[in-house]
Amino acid sequence: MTSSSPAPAPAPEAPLTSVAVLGARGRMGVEVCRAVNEADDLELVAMVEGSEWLFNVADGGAQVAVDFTRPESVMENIRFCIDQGIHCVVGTSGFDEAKIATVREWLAPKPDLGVLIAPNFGIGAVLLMKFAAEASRFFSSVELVELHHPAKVDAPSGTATRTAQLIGEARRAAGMAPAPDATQEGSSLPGARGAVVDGVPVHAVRLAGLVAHQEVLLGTQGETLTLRHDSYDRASFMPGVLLAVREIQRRPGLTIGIESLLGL
Ligand SMILES: NC(=O)C1=CN([C@@H]2O[C@H](COP(=O)(O)OP(=O)(O)OC[C@H]3O[C@@H](n4cnc5c(N)ncnc54)[C@H](OP(=O)(O)O)[C@@H]3O)[C@@H](O)[C@H]2O)C=CC1
Ligand SMILES: O=C(O)C1=N[C@H](C(=O)O)C[C@H](O)C1
Repeated sequence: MTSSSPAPAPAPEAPLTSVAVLGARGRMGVEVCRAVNEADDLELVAMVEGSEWLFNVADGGAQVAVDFTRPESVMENIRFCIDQGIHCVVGTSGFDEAKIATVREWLAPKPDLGVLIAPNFGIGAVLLMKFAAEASRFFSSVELVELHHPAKVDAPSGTATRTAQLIGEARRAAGMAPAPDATQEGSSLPGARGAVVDGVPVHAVRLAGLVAHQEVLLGTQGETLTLRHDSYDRASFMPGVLLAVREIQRRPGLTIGIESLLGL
């Protein structure tokens, strides 16, 4: 008589993370829904296209909400998710220090909850920000050009604002004087020299055919360095969004950008 041990029980499958997408019919929302649907470990439980449907997010049992809506809607959405105990991954632009401080306050009584706000989920765009900040202390002049599709609701872009802040911080840390060329003097028309963000002139282009692009121009005596990133397709943001969705449950508190998730 032979005895055979029973086949080992299949390893219990890891539970799916349930995800709600806010702004689900927007340009980014459509891509996020597609990416979540295609991911084996994620389950799309709510697609929200207006604040009156927010209750679906809670009723559907979402663990993580992804927000790509509008600067004027996003704070209400974050507040709702925090109140419901839902982690948030936010790509919507328009965050300044005051809004960030408010989110921190809302999170304070919820020590297990995470909110991640990223000006840009594109890996290349994140690297461009880092490289630009690093390079900027070696050049006296720096200017930034952001170029986007014409339906973009805000200017300058959140990425451009963040890039200029990082450059400003890096230059101050290196003890550099403000860029001598950031002055608006000599402009015969308002805006001709761009908007100055943290000492960096930022120029915004809106052009049919574009998606999301950014150039940082650095100059010093006799040489220039140009750093450029192009998102030709919104699919470029999805690896970063999915990384954030998977990581946020392990990262309580407020995280700005995906740099720390990438080990940068
Ligand atoms: N961090 C990143 O990597 C990226 C960030 N973005 C940012 O994401 C945001 C969205 O961009 P994009 O997808 O192009 O914009 P869209 O205008 O295409 O999409 C926004 C969608 O959100 C909907 N919406 C507005 N208010 C609410 C609300 N309260 N609840 C739910 N849905 C709402 C809008 O509906 P309706 O039109 O009916 O108002 C619209 O369908 C922008 O701030 C943009 O800058 C974009 C790309 C990458
Ligand atoms: O509206 C967009 O398209 C984008 N918005 C973000 C921003 O404002 O920086 C990110 C990316 O530039 C695309």
